[in-house]
Amino acid sequence: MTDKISVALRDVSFAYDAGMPAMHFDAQFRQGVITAIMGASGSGKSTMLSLLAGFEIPQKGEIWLAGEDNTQRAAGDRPLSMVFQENNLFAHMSIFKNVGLGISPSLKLSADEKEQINIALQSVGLENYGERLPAQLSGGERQRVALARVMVRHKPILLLDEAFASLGPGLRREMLDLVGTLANKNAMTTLMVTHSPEDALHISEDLVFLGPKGVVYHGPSSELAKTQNQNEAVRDYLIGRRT
Ligand SMILES: Nc1ncnc2c1ncn2[C@@H]1O[C@H](COP(=O)(O)OP(=O)(O)OP(=O)(O)O)[C@@H](O)[C@H]1O
Repeated sequence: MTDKISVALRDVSFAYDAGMPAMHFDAQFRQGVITAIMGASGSGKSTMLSLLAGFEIPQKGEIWLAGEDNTQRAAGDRPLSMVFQENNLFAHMSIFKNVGLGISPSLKLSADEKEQINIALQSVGLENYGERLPAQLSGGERQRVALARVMVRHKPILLLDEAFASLGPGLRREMLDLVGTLANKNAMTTLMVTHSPEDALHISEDLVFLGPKGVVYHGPSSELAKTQNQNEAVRDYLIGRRT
């Protein structure tokens, strides 16, 4: 993997309300690498992804994506796909259309694009599910549909916000492997918020660990498995002492 930077929050300050203390983020993410984002509850993991996705705008600092300053760019125009824990799909639309929305919001799809959707559904094992509604799928299947949509979008960056947290361990592992394959095949820079050290160790090369004042560790994910000289914040988190 290269050390080329694909995603960066440069000296970013953000507060949801004027009266609240600002959160600070300064981090760079390597292109084509899967990075786990961890930290205590409330440390700002989801906020970091929201700033990258453009759902929130920093009061100070810059957001860089795929080599360009995206700080003022609208969320829909940013070069990324995002998958949440749930509610990734429109309940009243078929699975086929839900994937199609990743290509065209108006669902005006060419024959070639329809073929792409079928291929994506096939590669997540849902080739016969296109006509169903999201409610007719299991939770794991719905997340597969969300990944099929990521595939047809062909964006260079993928953000996962606890995307598989509600799934059982076996299924979670399967989904992580699917993400790993997808990210490697397309050299996607992937940022994955997770509370699970096992998931982070399974799939990510890098780890960003957030403390109350921003990033307190950024390095190999193997830090999570260290038995000696482990980063203090990481160690406290792992032994359940919320910092
Ligand atoms: N929409 C919002 N309005 C006001 N404050 C918010 C909002 N969303 C989050 N916060 C606050 O911002 C801080 C960071 O929240 P965030 O959801 O980013 O943390 P997190 O690390 O993802 O937490 P968790 O692991 O519990 O999901 C918290 O103090 C939270 O209460």
